[in-house]
Amino acid sequence: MSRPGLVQTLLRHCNEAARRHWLPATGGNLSLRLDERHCLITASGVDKANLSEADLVKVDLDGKVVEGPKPSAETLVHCALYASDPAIKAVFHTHSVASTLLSRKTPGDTLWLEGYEMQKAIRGVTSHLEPLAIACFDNTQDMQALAQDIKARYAASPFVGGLLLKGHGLYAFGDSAEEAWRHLEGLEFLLQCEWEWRK
Ligand SMILES: CSC[C@@H](O)[C@@H](O)C(=O)COP(=O)(O)O
Ligand SMILES: [Zn+2]
Repeated sequence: MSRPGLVQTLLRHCNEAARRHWLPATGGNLSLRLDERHCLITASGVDKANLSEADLVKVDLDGKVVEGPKPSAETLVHCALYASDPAIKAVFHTHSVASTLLSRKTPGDTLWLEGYEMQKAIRGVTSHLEPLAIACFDNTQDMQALAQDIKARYAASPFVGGLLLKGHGLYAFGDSAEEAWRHLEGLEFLLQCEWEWRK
């Protein structure tokens, strides 16, 4: 793939997300931007705990394979985010229990969180008193339609940190792998807190 640092970074984050039980039963997919038109994404249907470079796929932002095996079934969601904002450099998708249940219980298109110090893990947030909006989308198997919805909503009002697919999971993203990982950890923590609180 000729980008050893990037490959190692992606494999390390896959491994760590799996270790935290955020990627059960082959669920979840992770990617890093390669350039303006391409990203590197996990292959479809593989256990993300033990990936090697052969399980990573170079795709263009239309989701077409440039090099590697069959890419994630949700490649177009990653592509939609990269296409929406050139500053997005990494997208990490998880299937935690909290993100699955809380998103499923959220009416409307936004989950609001307030009162948590951890909100400051999200870029630009400076106080636990600022309500944090997390964009929510209905789950669907129609990836083209979902990608279009995400692009349209992002163009109308960019969202920071992540988005939720209802009953499905979290997509965290950022302007670097480090920021996307911080957003992922922060949001997973917040979602778990909120889920326990509401129980
Ligand atoms: C095993 S259920 C999860 C999948 O349907 C999907 O949502 C997912 O996140 C993983 O798909 P993948 O094609 O392996 O990237
Ligand atoms: Zn998924």
